[in-house]
Amino acid sequence: MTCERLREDPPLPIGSSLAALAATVGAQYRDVAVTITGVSDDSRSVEPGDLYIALPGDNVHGLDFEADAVARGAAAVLSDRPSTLLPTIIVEDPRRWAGPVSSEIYGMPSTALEVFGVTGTNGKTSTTYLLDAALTAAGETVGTITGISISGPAGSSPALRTTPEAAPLQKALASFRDTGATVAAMEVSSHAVTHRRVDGTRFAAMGFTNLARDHLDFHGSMDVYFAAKAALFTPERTALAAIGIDDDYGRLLVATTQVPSWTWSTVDPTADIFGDGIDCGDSGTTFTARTPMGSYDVRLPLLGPHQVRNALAAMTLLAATGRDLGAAVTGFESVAGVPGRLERIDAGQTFLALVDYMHNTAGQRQLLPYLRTLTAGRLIVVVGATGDRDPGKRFPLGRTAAALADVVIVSDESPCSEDPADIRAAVAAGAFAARQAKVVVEPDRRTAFDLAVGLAEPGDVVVVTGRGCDPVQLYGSDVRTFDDRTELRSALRDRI
Ligand SMILES: CC(=O)N[C@H]1[C@@H](OP(=O)(O)OP(=O)(O)OC[C@H]2O[C@@H](n3ccc(=O)[nH]c3=O)[C@H](O)[C@@H]2O)O[C@H](CO)[C@@H](O)[C@@H]1O[C@H](C)C(=O)N[C@@H](C)C(=O)N[C@H](CCC(=O)O)C(=O)O
Ligand SMILES: Nc1ncnc2c1ncn2[C@@H]1O[C@H](COP(=O)(O)OP(=O)(O)OP(=O)(O)O)[C@@H](O)[C@H]1O
Repeated sequence: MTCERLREDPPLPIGSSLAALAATVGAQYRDVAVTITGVSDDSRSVEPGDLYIALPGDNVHGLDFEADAVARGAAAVLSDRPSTLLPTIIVEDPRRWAGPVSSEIYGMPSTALEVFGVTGTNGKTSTTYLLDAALTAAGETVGTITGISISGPAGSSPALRTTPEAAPLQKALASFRDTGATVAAMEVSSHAVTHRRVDGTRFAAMGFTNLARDHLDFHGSMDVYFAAKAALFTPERTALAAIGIDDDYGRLLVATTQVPSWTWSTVDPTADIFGDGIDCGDSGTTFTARTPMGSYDVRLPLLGPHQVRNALAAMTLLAATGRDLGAAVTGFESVAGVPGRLERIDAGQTFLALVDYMHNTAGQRQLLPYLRTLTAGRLIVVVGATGDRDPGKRFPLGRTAAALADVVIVSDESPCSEDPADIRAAVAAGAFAARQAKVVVEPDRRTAFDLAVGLAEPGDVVVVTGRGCDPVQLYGSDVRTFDDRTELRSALRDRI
């Protein structure tokens, strides 16, 4: 394991003005007499008065859609080549400028808010939910940005991505600020770092949950993946850090970051915040958080040992920024659940049925042994893999599921542009290779649920994994409505 530096220019300072932009990067204005009132980096979301940031993509170029942007009222363009229709600021790398320019146009919202970032392979959404609950319990007005939704005082909208692109991110932060929020909690994916989506955002504190194999289709290697995460833990990005040291990458991060850091752990009592006496039941979890401010008995209405780690990550972020952990503990008790994360589906059945967004072996290794403790009977798992993502994950996903469960049903998730049979074959090969569980392959996801539910006996545990609360399956360009929670409930009702 090495600590690579991200081989890219550092983020530009917040407050780099549009006027300074030209001088700094030698940009050319084709015209100047325009008033900009907002920013968009997608023609389909342009509003009147916006600067349209036309990005060169892997598939198309934003300028391919300039007519659409003009029709929606774009006032000017920032791109790497001239627009034929609008005044253009030309820069070599528009992504490098998208964050700082968007931040400036919206009045540098991350300097008006206290922004908490949460990064890591697993646990970002859950930790952000826990932060929200804790801050709200302390009387603070919070905006949150997760892979599920963007939610602030003015309302909530479904998220398109874990971390929005730079322009919609700055717009969301500005909306939080303008509607009375004083603090924001957001997930920061490694894709967001590499695509410079969080350039232009100043964080009050950045939390690290863990790092495990994932997203190698995008990053290529674990070293590059870690470097993307580590690039968030620099003084230019964040004032403080809260780092989980239960894994090697967390320990490496603490050893190498220049940012003042607090640590948390469930195994190392020398961490600043230590989770002790963990008890995971089938309706909630308790533990004691030992902190420099005293010990706190925590009751989480969430299932699984991983949620202790996520709660510790949230508490450490709060402690680092000087907050009262008593209020945090009260807030945690009010968390009704995190959608699609070990979410119980109850339809009067005699066994436990759950939906969980586990989509890597690190998640399986945390959660499946815990689910095993909840049953004297059988653990039945529906597993698959998503298309257009690291194919190297598929065999291990099948093998780990079959090593830890009694019955494994391999089914489709979202094949995207790939042949679903290829994905199923790789997952099933892993499951058969484990030579442990009974393995069934059923392409149709709803039929797979019917099978799982039909096999379950009183006291068993059924968990359908991989999609969480995603509302659709993608088969090529065919978008099929399919929410695991709705379909599992329906399968349970049909059986009863
Ligand atoms: C690898 C990656 O992140 N790619 C993102 C990137 O794609 P790209 O550069 O190839 O863009 P493109 O599709 O060629 O389009 C070029 C430009 O034309 C614009 N456009 C395109 C069509 C149109 O009608 N109008 C228009 O303006 C696009 O907005 C874009 O700015 O820019 C696109 C537009 O901003 C994103 O949609 C796309 O994310 C794709 C959908 C994606 O799946 N990203 C995933 C991998 C991702 O980011 N995941 C992480 C979560 C990871 C985790 O689970 O932890 C995330 O933060 O969500
Ligand atoms: N601390 C953790 N350690 C290991 N696995 C976890 C942890 N927290 C969550 N998980 C697993 O990861 C899944 C996703 O959880 P969550 O949405 O909180 O993480 P995330 O980082 O936001 O994921 P993603 O970026 O893929 O949306 C959960 O359903 C669970 O299976």
